[in-house]
Amino acid sequence: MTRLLFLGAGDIGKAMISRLTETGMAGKIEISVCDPYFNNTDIQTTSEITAIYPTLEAAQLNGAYDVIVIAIAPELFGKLAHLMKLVTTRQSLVISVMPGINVETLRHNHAYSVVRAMPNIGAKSGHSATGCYAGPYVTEAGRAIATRLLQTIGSVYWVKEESHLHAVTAISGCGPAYFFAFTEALAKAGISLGLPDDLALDLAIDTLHSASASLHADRSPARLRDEVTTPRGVTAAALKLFGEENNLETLVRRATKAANDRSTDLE
Ligand SMILES: NC(=O)C1=CN([C@@H]2O[C@H](COP(=O)(O)OP(=O)(O)OC[C@H]3O[C@@H](n4cnc5c(N)ncnc54)[C@H](O)[C@@H]3O)[C@@H](O)[C@H]2O)C=CC1
Ligand SMILES: O=C(O)[C@@H]1CCC=N1
Repeated sequence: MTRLLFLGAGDIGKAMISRLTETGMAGKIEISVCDPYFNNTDIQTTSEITAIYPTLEAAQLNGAYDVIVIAIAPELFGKLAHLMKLVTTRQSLVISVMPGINVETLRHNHAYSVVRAMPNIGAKSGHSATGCYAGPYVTEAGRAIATRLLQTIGSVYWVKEESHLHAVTAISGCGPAYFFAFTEALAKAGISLGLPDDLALDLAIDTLHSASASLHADRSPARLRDEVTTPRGVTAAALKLFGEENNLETLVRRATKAANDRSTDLE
């Protein structure tokens, strides 16, 4: 049985634990958690969790682990890096979902191999788009384990360059927040046009769902946009403003560049 330790089980860690349970994979894995503030809100069942430890020193009492998922804030890793040796062997695979912290820093001269993964909050419902990078000592078996674990939370894409993870973070890691912000803005716009608050929010949310469903069926956003846009019609009047002086594209490019740069700063 694979022994799996979550170092940090907040939103992302708990989403992964829930999906391992829901997909039946948890039955083949012994799951432990190391998190001094672990709480079971947002998690369907804790019955699949064998043990919860407040520190890595306590977690080592259970021996070493085959896989360690690091899902803590990146700023915390520096304080814990030297303790990773307590819970790993040279056969261990470390999967980090922290932005910025690179493979070399993650290895901290320890012998384990490292996969970096950048999921998104869609993990909660099994709809994450996760970008991954395999460090230098990751075996085919290690890659396969990481793929199987991460596929429980959604789609998995491997990148060849570690530096591409900054862009992955800026596009898909943070991406759900952009669509949430747009949905909020659309609802507020509906209110300003006279709709009741609840109706404006319901319409904005259901429209995001319908656009997402259309994109699943036909992965061509430009073609779908054309389909909605009757020549000289109503949509065209709105899209003209998105397009003027490249407004929307420029804004999205600047915003994702800021996210990319922030991720680079964390290195
Ligand atoms: N929330 C998101 O959408 C995404 C988050 N990430 C990354 O995943 C990581 C975790 O993010 P979230 O789950 O959202 O954060 P979170 O704040 O919900 O969870 C972090 C967990 O770390 C625990 N923790 C604090 N000190 C600890 C310690 N000394 N030892 C062990 N655990 C400790 C906290 O109690 C908490 O449960 C971060 O690096 C974040 O950047 C990556 C992709 C998406
Ligand atoms: O905001 C953050 O730093 C993390 C990384 C991607 C999504 N949330």
